[in-house]
Order: sequence, then structure tokens, then C-alpha cells
Amino acid sequence: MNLSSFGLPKFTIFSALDIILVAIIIYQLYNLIRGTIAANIFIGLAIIWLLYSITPAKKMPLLAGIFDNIKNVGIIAIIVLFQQEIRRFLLLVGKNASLQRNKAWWQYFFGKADSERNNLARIKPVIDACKSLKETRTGALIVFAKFYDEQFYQNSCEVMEAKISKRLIESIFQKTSPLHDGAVVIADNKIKSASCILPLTDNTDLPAQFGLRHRAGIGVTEANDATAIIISEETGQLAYAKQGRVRMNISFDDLEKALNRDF
Ligand SMILES: Nc1ncnc2c1ncn2[C@@H]1O[C@H](COP(=O)(O)OP(=O)(O)OP(=O)(O)O)[C@@H](O)[C@H]1O
Repeated sequence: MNLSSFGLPKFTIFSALDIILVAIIIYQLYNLIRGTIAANIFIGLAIIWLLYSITPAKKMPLLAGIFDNIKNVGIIAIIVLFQQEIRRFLLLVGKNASLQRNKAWWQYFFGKADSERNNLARIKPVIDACKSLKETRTGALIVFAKFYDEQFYQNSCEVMEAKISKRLIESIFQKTSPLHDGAVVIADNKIKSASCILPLTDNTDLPAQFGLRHRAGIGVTEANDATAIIISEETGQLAYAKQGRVRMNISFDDLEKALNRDF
């Protein structure tokens, strides 16, 4: 029996592909906004759209008129409101695709062990530095950027282009260092910059004890394809931020796993 005999469109390989691709896009969008302020905006827009679709235009012309006007500027409003999410989504699609391809080629030619060793070489000094910063209760903010967006970082940072080393990270965050205020950004196997002023998150659901350092650490992961380690000067605790969400009091084992997975 043919589905089209019921008046349904014919199901082809392209229909399956269509459904799979739309499902992937919806899943990625859901992942991008889950737990962030954008999720609340999305719910707000969905409520307005629902009200618009159930408002009887002839019986309630004033309300319908307002919704009509909102609809007319809708696409521009969506672009403005979700600017950061759209940017992250496009970065994810573009840059991740090429990074993954490079990783796959690297592993194909040089083997998995080599690429893991390479990963450890950049993660270990950072974890060792975090251990010592935690012990001495030195506040720190370390950002791992998958893609170093020069425009985004360099306006507010001191350019470093230095080898990743435990002692360098420790000395940057010493209170007497001129570079200790702000964040260190790691990308492309290097400490790219220090003393970076990052955008703060607008999230209102964060714990009261989260000050500017934590807000900047979370904010950068909302605006960019990046993760961040935040070491609290007050408590010495480590937090790990990713896609606008934060894991508090993370252990060093979990931190290593997270960095291995995300970076
Ligand atoms: N926009 C920003 N980008 C990067 N770093 C920032 C930014 N704003 C503040 N900081 C850093 O955070 C420090 C102040 O941290 P604050 O005490 O407000 O944060 P906190 O989240 O409570 O952390 P802590 O637990 O370490 O006190 C500043 O000295 C500066 O180094």
C-alpha cells in the first residue's frame, strides 16, 4: 500500500534526511539555550505566539492589532534577542566541523595515543596550576576557547602568545602581578592573552555568592564557543562553566575529564 493513496506526501530518503537534520538542529538549539536566560525569552515568545494564534481577530481587534505589529518586527526582534545564541550556533556549525575533521585526520595518521598525549600536554599544566591556586586561595579565571575570536578577545586583553606552563599561569594570577585582574585565555595550544575583561552573564538564577569573576566566567561561555575554570578567592573552590551553565565545586578528576572532553 502506498502512503500517497491516503493523500499523504510520499516518504522518500530525502524526507528521512529532512526529519533527521531538523531534529539535529532543534537538539543543538535546545542545548544552546538550555538553562540560560535565552530559554526564558524563548518561553516568553512562545506564549505571545500562542496568544496571537488563539486571539479572534474580528472580536478583539485591538489585541489582534498589537500582536500583528509584534509579528511584523518579529524576525528582527528574534535576531536581536538571540544574537549571542545565533552567533554560538553558527560558530558551532562552522568551526567545530573543521576542528573535528582535523582531529579525525590527526588520529588517522598519528594514532589516538598521540593526540591524547598532545591533549594532556596542554591540560596538565593548567590543572597543576589550578591545584596550587586553590591551595593558596588565589582567585583565577581561565578560559579555554575552541576558536580564538580575535575581535572578541583582543580588544580587552594583553596579548601573550605564550607556551602553556604552570608557573606562568600561577604568576599571572598573583595579586602583585599587573595582569592578575581579568581572565587568561587559552586557545590553539597557547596562552593567547591575559587580563581579559569578559562579558558578564545576565542570568538571574545564580547563587548569591557569585560575584563578577563567576559572572564573567559564565558570560564568556554564553557568548563564545568556550569553557571556563573559575577559582574563587573567597572559598578556593573550583567551578567549571560551559554553555552558560556552571558546575560548582568540581573535583580535579572531573575537571580533567571535562577538559579532555570539551577542549
Ligand atoms: N568582566 C570581567 N572579566 C574578567 N574578569 C573580571 C571581570 N570582572 C571582574 N573580574 C575579576 O573578578 C575579580 C573580582 O571578583 P569578585 O570578588 O567580584 O568575584 P567572585 O565571583 O565573588 O569571586 P571570588 O569568589 O574570587 O571573590 C576582579 O578582581 C577581576 O579580576
